[in-house]
Amino acid sequence: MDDRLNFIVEWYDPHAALIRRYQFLYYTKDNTVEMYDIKNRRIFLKRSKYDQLELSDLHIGANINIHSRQLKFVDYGDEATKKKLSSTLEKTIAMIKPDAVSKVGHIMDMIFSDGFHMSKAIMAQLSRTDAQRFYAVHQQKPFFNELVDFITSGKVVAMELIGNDAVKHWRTLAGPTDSAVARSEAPNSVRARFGTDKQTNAVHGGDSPENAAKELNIFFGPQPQKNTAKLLDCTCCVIKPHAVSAGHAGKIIIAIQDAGFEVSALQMFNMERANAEEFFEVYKGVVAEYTDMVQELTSGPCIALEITGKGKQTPDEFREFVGPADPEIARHLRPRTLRAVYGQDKIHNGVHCTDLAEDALLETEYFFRILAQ
Ligand SMILES: Nc1ncnc2c1ncn2[C@@H]1O[C@H](COP(=O)(O)OP(=O)(O)OP(=O)(O)O)[C@@H](O)[C@H]1O
Repeated sequence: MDDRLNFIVEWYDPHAALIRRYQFLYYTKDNTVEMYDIKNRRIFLKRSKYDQLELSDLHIGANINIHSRQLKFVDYGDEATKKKLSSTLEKTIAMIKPDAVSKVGHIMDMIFSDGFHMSKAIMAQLSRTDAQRFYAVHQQKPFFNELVDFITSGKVVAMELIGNDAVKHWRTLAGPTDSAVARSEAPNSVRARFGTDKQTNAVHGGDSPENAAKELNIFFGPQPQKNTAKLLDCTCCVIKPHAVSAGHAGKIIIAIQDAGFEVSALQMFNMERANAEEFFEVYKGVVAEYTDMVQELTSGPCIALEITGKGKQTPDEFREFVGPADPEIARHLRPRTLRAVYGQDKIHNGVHCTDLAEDALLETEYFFRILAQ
């Protein structure tokens, strides 16, 4: 049974208003899952195929939607699973510094292309106090104050990355500290492409799993950073789970920025079914695909973007840019639109964007104020 991974997961049952615990078994050979109700000692989900799941999705702290239930992976279910996964998978922090936030699409694309799994992401503006905590190890260095000035000079994007040997892997992709050295020694690294010098060097990486955990805690811990949504002359774009898991998020953001829009806030979410239903409520009874749309939006992490940059015209211009809801039609009529390029069908159409200009603020608030709380 060495192909069976065993976890303890929790699910918040909204009807009973209590947290239920299950044993979650994942069989890697045939992509099947099985769940066992720990308290009532009975099978909860018979072993069945679940092809959307990948090994890299399974880690402690993950939120995964299985049949519309959002499961939180709280522990390993046995020693063998613990040994197997904790020796291979590692978490790290990647942070895009203020000088390279305008390149967020390109950097995310490099991250996805290199095989990382992204489990959390937020665009934030660090306060001086948090920046000092973040760089506490450099407190005695002569460049400490300058570094804090730099890191608080604009927005940053923090990401939790998971992968084999993730700490070392991300530091290699980031490249040498000095961007000039990076350009001569590691020309394909992030710092070679987007850094300027020793300090203004595009990205940060945790230097050990322990420090990465501390730094991640500053962004995603019990007192998480706030997102940077302006909620003014904006519209809402959601990179759907299928597009995130296919690794298209970076390319989609590049296309959005190249078209002259600004990504003024960004945050990754794991949608609960009730939230997805509420968000898509206007389509209920109107669009035949409503139920499938809800199902898709809860099938994995999505990335919400606040789009600005075209003043009051932002919602209308962005909707034009995204293209018709059906990618088949989009490919026919407007082949350069986002949905023509990244959509598969009406459900898996790459991105959601606000349809009516008057709903744009409400939808942006739904993600960046209500869900973000
Ligand atoms: N001599 C310096 N002058 C100015 N800034 C510096 C200098 N050395 C390092 N820094 C800044 O401090 C950050 C942390 O320095 P460190 O030596 O830990 O580099 P690193 O581990 O490659 O980078 P990071 O920790 O950001 O991933 C650097 O990324 C850079 O922004």
